Amino acid sequence: MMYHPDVMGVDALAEKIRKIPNFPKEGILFHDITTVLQSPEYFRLLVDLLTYRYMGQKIDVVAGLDARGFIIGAALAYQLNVGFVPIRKKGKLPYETISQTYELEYGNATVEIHTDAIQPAARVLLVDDLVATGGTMLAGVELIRKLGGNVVEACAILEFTDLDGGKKIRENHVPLFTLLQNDGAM
Ligand SMILES: O=P(O)(O)OC[C@H]1O[C@H](OP(=O)(O)OP(=O)(O)O)[C@H](O)[C@@H]1O
Ligand SMILES: Nc1ncnc2[nH]cnc12
Repeated sequence: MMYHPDVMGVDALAEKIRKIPNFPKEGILFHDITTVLQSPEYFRLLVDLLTYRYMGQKIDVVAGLDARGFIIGAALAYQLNVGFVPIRKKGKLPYETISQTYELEYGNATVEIHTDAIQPAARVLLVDDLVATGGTMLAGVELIRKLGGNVVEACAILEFTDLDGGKKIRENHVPLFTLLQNDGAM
């Protein structure tokens, strides 16, 4: 069963995301997608909206960013009938990896990918829940490109327009699709 995208739109999704002021630190308005995930209707809406966008685009593999990109990315990969590749925080992947360090809205992080996860010239869809500074998404793009993959598109539910992360990603010649755009400020 699939919802047609016109039936319930992205506005409903925007309202369903819970906003928590000052988490994990003062001044951050945390956008909590668990409220979407825990609702059967909204989780389906989210996955279906993305499925409709990518079902005709010859995606070879979906890569998801640790941790929330795993949830959306795995569901999307299943729908598109392709495999799923996790891009994980440092030290979690057991086989040979390559890594990329980047800056976050609140700190620093390194992400890794297995060296055999992406085939050369593979058409990769990169997925996360949101783009804040864009650092995480760009680190993912970098890893996929280092392995010879083509990022067909990077996608997320939400993009914070005040932080220019989306702009930064697009300036790096990465097509970026976000279902929602808002001023992430409190
Ligand atoms: O655009 P950016 O500034 O890079 O921020 C966006 C990233 O931050 C959050 O993850 P976080 O690093 O908090 O990790 P988590 O998913 O493990 O909570 C979010 O899920 C994105 O992955
Ligand atoms: N404001 C925010 N809410 C949720 N996840 C985030 N990752 C980076 N900034 C975030």
